[in-house]
Amino acid sequence: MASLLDRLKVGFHWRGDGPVSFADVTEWWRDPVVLRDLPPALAALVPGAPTVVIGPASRGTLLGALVAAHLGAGLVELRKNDRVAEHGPEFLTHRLPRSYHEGGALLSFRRALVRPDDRVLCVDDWIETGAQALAAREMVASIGAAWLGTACVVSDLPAGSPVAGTLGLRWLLRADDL
Ligand SMILES: O=P(O)(O)OC[C@H]1O[C@H](OP(=O)(O)OP(=O)(O)O)[C@H](O)[C@@H]1O
Repeated sequence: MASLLDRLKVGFHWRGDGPVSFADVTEWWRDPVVLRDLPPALAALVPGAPTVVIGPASRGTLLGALVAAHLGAGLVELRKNDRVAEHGPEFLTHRLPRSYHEGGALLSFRRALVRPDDRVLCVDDWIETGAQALAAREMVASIGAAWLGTACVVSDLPAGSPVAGTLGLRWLLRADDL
C-alpha cells in the first residue's frame, strides 16, 4: 500500500498559474502499477459485497470499471450531460445547478440498470463537495437499492464535513497530502 500511495503522489500534479489550482491525475493511468493496484485498494475500503459499481463520468467511470472488474460486479455509468436522458422516460436524472463546477450538469443513468435488490458502491477519483456522489446516492435510493458507500482516491472534503458520513466515504489520500 505504501508503494501505491507513493506512486499516486508522484503521479499527481497541481496545475494552474493563478490563485486557482486544478488537480491533474492523468499520469496515474499511465503507470501500470497504479492501474493494477488501485482497483483492489479502492474495493477494500468499503465493506460489503457490491453487485454494482456506479462511477460518475468521466474518471469515476474509468476507475469504477476497473473496480467492478476486480470485484466481479457490474458497472453503471453515471453520465454527465447525456442528451438522450432529457428525452427518455427510462432515464433517471438529477440536475446540478449552474453554480456547481462553473456550469452545472445533468447526471443520469437508465433506471433499469440498478435494481431494488442491488448493493451499490460508488467509486470516484476525487471528492470535492460530494455533490455528484450525493446525487448518485439519492438516485440509487429512489430505486430502493442498498448504498454500501463511496470509495475515492482523494478526499478534498473539509475535515469534519457531514457529507463524508452521508456518503459512507472512504479514501486513500486527502488533498492536503498532495
Ligand atoms: O465532489 P464533487 O464536488 O461532486 O466533485 C467531484 C467530481 O468532480 C470531478 O469530476 P468532473 O465533473 O470534473 O469530471 P471528470 O471526471 O471528467 O474530471 C471528479 O472526478 C468527481 O467526479
